[in-house]
Amino acid sequence: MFKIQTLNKIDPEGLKLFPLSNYEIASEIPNADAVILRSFKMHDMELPSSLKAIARAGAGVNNIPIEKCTEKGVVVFNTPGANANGVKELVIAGMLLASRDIVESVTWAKTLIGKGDEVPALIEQGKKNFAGQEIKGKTLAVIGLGAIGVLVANAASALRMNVVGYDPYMSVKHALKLSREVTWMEGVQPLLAQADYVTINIPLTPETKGYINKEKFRMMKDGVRILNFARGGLVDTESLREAIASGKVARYITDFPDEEMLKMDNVISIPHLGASTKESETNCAIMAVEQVQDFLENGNIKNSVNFPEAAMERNGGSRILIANKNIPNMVSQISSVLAAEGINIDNMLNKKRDDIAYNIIDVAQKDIDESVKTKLKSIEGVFMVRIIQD
Ligand SMILES: NC(=O)C1=CN([C@@H]2O[C@H](COP(=O)(O)OP(=O)(O)OC[C@H]3O[C@@H](n4cnc5c(N)ncnc54)[C@H](O)[C@@H]3O)[C@@H](O)[C@H]2O)C=CC1
Ligand SMILES: O=C(O)CCC(=O)C(=O)O
Repeated sequence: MFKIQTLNKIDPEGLKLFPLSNYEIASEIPNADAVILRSFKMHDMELPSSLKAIARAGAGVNNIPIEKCTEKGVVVFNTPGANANGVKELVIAGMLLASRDIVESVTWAKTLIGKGDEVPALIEQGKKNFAGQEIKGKTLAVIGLGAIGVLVANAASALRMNVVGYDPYMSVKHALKLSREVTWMEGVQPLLAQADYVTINIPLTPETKGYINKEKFRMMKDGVRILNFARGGLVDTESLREAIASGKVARYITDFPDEEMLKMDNVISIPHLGASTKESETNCAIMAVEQVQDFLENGNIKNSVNFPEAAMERNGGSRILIANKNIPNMVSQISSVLAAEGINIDNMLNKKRDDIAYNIIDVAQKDIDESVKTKLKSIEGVFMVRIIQD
């Protein structure tokens, strides 16, 4: 029986894929084998020694202590692209909110309640205070051309915007999806210098914290509109405050408001709704559940942010999973332990990512003694061993 702990509400369309005969799912559960979560912050949480996997039903993993997980041999998954369309649609909505005075005008219209027959005339008189601008023909700078950035860039281009994009680490997969109408730029300075709108769609990491800062604002035109549907920490609050006060920034639309933002003029605060659509929640939950199930039952890894991709067909017998430091002589030490135990390797996969290596080893033997696990674990550099017996 595998135990799954959910730290946020996960769409039932996904959770129901776990066969209940073999899985127990609860928000409070001791000795969980896997955790599935959305935005819950795990940094202060004790990781039980039973924990094998964490799946982020979403893209951003800044709420998970990745390094600590890797050290403990816990595989962390996310669900790339599964909520990208939901976010794209809200970014486009954000761009329109930044262009037309929709939020304030709607609030003002409500103040006319009680004016009876005068309302239509008052509406016509008052509308002059809320004139805006159109997005067609304006320049949108997209920083980060991943799952979301590419969809935003293509949609904005279809709305007849001039779109420029910047992503020095862009994957081939995403490059192939980018519209030819979008201009890919090598440097951030020329991109920001021409932008009427800037959308940031990059992960929050120690390197990208405060990415939009005084220096970046200096590169931008006066009256620029900034869209942040990625993470609050990507924009330096003090620099933003100054940029709004000086008129550099006409509007800041954020999915990640804090107390400061709520008080600032010309900021439109949205309560982290980017991925809050039925479609995105279902897509993320299904992907997270499928990945966790395949890992718990077969040791296969797809869409991990800390372990290499690794998948091998099962052919009966037992499967031994080993994670070790990516240093020389590990495979031969592992094989020696198995040979000394009289265990013959049928099939083996050894995949590497940065400082770690992950091995899937299939053997014919059905019952492997716990002592084998102990011996494998005692090899210096090995930090995770699991044996799956059918
Ligand atoms: N508001 C919401 O509800 C949601 C927010 N997000 C946020 O959006 C971020 C992006 O999501 P996806 O597009 O799905 O991820 P992704 O991983 O597909 O794309 C991120 C892109 O950013 C690029 N990048 C990284 N550092 C960069 C830098 N310094 N300059 C330029 N490009 C850089 C990467 O090369 C990659 O192409 C997530 O990390 C998450 O923080 C994601 C989903 C929902
Ligand atoms: O699950 C959510 O609502 C948040 C989605 C998100 O921020 C992400 O996927 O990075």
